[in-house]
Amino acid sequence: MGPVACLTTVPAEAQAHQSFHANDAASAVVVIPGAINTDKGVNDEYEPLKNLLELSKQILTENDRGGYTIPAKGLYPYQWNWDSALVALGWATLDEGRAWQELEMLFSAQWEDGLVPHIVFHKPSPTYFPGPEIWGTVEQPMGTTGITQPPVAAITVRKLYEEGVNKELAMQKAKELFPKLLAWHRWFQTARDPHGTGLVATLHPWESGMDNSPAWDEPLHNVPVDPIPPYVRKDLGHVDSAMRPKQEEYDRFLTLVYRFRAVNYDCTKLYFLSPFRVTDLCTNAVLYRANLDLRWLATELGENEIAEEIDGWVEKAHKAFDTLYDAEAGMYKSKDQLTGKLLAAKTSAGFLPLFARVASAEQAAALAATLERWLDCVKSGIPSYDPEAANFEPLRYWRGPVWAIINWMITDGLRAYGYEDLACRVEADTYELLVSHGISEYYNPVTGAAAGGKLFSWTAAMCLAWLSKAVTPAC
Ligand SMILES: O=C(O)[C@@H](CO)O[C@H]1O[C@H](CO)[C@@H](O)[C@H](O)[C@@H]1O
Repeated sequence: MGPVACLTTVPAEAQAHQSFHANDAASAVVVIPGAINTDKGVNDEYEPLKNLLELSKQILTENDRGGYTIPAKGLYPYQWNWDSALVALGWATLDEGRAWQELEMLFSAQWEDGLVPHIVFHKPSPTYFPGPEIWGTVEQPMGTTGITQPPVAAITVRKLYEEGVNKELAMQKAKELFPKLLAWHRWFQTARDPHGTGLVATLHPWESGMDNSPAWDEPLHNVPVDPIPPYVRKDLGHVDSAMRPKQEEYDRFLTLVYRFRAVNYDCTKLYFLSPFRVTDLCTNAVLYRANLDLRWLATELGENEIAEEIDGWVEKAHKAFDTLYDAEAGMYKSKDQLTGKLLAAKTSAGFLPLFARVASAEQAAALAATLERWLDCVKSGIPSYDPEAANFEPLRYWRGPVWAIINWMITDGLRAYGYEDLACRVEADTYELLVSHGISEYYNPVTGAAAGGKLFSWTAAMCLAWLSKAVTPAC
């Protein structure tokens, strides 16, 4: 949608009356303050939104595997880490108990050293590669991978705790989850920042969540391909290869897995032996924000010493973030820890310091200007990679397509820094994509077409938890 798109956001006073249950589990009537006459039900003009919300609810219900939600049938048949933390926000609008359960299931697979794995293989499935037999994390209580993902969970716990209607349940669940979250965040400080730089390392592109980001081209190219056992990719049986990572990337993804497996995923060794080690903006921005939210929870729960411990992490990270800022480009960039160089690629992760609240006012202004330029280049934003770059690929996964979850994070950040119009513009684009093209894994920013997996859980969750509350159709 172009720059003239205008969305009505929920007025603050209406927000105060807004129930966390935007959608009653028993009916499809949606409460959208400022958008809906609640006496008369949903206005006709909001029919598309009503339909989207009904579809979103169906998607979560159909992807529910009994306490955890798979991202999409066939393509991703297990529980993914940051998917689940985001999907819980969607569940919270339907059933708060189910939202908490999503997180409990994820943390039931936490390792003794604190790691929360990137995939939990609760039940066998023949439709995904690499599955538990390749990862071979045998000594764990259940099958999991041996790497992690951006730690969204503490952000979700704070939201469920603060906005949940069932306060007793929220207090009980937050208390139970708090030590587990803390153990994971401590694991990041030790296992992934042993030299105490303030920023944590990401050792596999799968850990970043943005698997084939152009930011990883250089560091991944430096990973030598080992003589690994032959394998058959299953993703290409579900999705067109033009939308997926390339074979040379998969060979390196697998090489890293086999190298990590050879030392039994011992986190004290992995940091030093991995031939891929980057300071990923997405992981560090999400961790920074998650630490702010964990600190908030610590205070709520009377854990003052822990709050001080977290203050120490945040203070150090705050200073270190400046080393990732490229003033000339008006962007943050990830860094290759093995060469010490900032990675040239400008990706949507570069805007996430806004979500973290770690950018200064001046840096935020530069990011907003960069984002505006990007949005002017495409039909629908936010592209995951600089649309002016020569190797921008609007269809290929994290090398161009729009992702609703990233739009949510960046919008949240824009609003916190006072860029309301830009936040509305991103919301309008996201809403338009979902209404016109359905609930998919990602979208082509040039044409708007849906791409990747269909009926996708985290996109449905964003619809329920974010778009339903924030926007009405373009005016
Ligand atoms: O392509 C894959 O096989 C998986 C590996 O983890 O990653 C994608 O899919 C996962 C499930 O939606 C996401 O968590 C990742 O961020 C990424 O988009």
